[in-house]
Amino acid sequence: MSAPSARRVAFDALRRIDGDGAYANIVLGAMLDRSELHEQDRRFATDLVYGTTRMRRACDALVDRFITSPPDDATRTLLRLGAYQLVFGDVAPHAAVSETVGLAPRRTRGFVNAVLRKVSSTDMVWPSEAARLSYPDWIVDRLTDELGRDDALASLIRMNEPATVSVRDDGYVQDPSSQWVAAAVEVAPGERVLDTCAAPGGKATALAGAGAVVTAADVRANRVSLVAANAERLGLDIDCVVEDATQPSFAPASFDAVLIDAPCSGLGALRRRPDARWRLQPSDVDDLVELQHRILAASARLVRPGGRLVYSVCTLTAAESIDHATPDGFEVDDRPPPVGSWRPFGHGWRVLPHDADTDGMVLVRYRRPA
Ligand SMILES: C[S@@+](CC[C@H](N)C(=O)[O-])C[C@H]1O[C@@H](n2cnc3c(N)ncnc32)[C@H](O)[C@@H]1O
Repeated sequence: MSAPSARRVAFDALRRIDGDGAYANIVLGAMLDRSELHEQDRRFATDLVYGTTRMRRACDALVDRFITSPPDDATRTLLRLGAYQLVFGDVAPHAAVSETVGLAPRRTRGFVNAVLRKVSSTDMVWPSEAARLSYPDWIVDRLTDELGRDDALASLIRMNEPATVSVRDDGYVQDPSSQWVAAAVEVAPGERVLDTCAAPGGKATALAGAGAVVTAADVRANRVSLVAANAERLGLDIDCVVEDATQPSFAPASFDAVLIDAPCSGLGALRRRPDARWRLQPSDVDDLVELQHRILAASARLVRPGGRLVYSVCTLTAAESIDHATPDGFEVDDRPPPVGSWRPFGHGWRVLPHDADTDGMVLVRYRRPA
């Protein structure tokens, strides 16, 4: 039997993502590792899986014009894969159609072929902006309310493209906006710094690399081991602990600075997780706001008088950032952060995905008067 093609691997991964709710990065990574695909084909399969997943709603809209009753799940996935290649992928139409039809079982081949040929040859009139950009309505509505139409559209369009890879001087791959957050802690060598939500350790390693004595905590033990592995790889000495940031066991006022890189909806980093937009629900944001509030209040107690509390989220909304009350006994530090393309945002700072080709992020800095 011959080795599976890039399209076959992509189709199998998409079946797991569409049908079983598997996480795109996890399922594809495992399938690529098992495959014998060469680098170029691995990149092609990755583009097919991530692109088709991101553009799922748009692909369905393209296809649904030409079908009268819902196809079975496997055929639906195949039509999405074909439509993605035809309209969004950099694939010649004849290859997109014939190679995708080649993945169909004999009984549906004619149907898939007919639908994809029509998709290829018929101009599209999009039923809505959300369908064209391939997001759930609520995400488009929320970002439009928060950012205004122009910035919302630019952000949504940018988050339909793969993230650019950015590598720090020490070799750690980290988005620039995350590097700017770490820089905004403004650590001095020897300072005791707690990173309350540290895994996989991007910011903790940046802080340790800048000379701070870092404690990296995270509630999930398996993710704490990622921080430890990253620290070891970079030759950094970081104290890694499993700890729930809503109930920290550290002594009050025991850190010079505390960073809360809070669990959030990730609405500013959707380009990294192609399936996230289809998983997230509006109620998730409400749950996260509650969790963030508890983490903020509990972590603030760990900052010594004269110390700093830095809060960040890779989302764009006020509810998960500047709407949180300033913790008791703290004041806002409204100095511009030392580096980054931040825009003022209430008493904090925000970068939108299209401002500097980074993840979207919000940063708020507080200080505890001495
Ligand atoms: C945005 S990620 C952190 C990214 C990390 N700071 C970095 O730069 O690599 C948020 C983290 O918060 C953790 N988390 C969620 N709830 C938590 C809690 N109650 N206490 C501590 N960590 C929590 C998650 O496991 C996740 O690793």
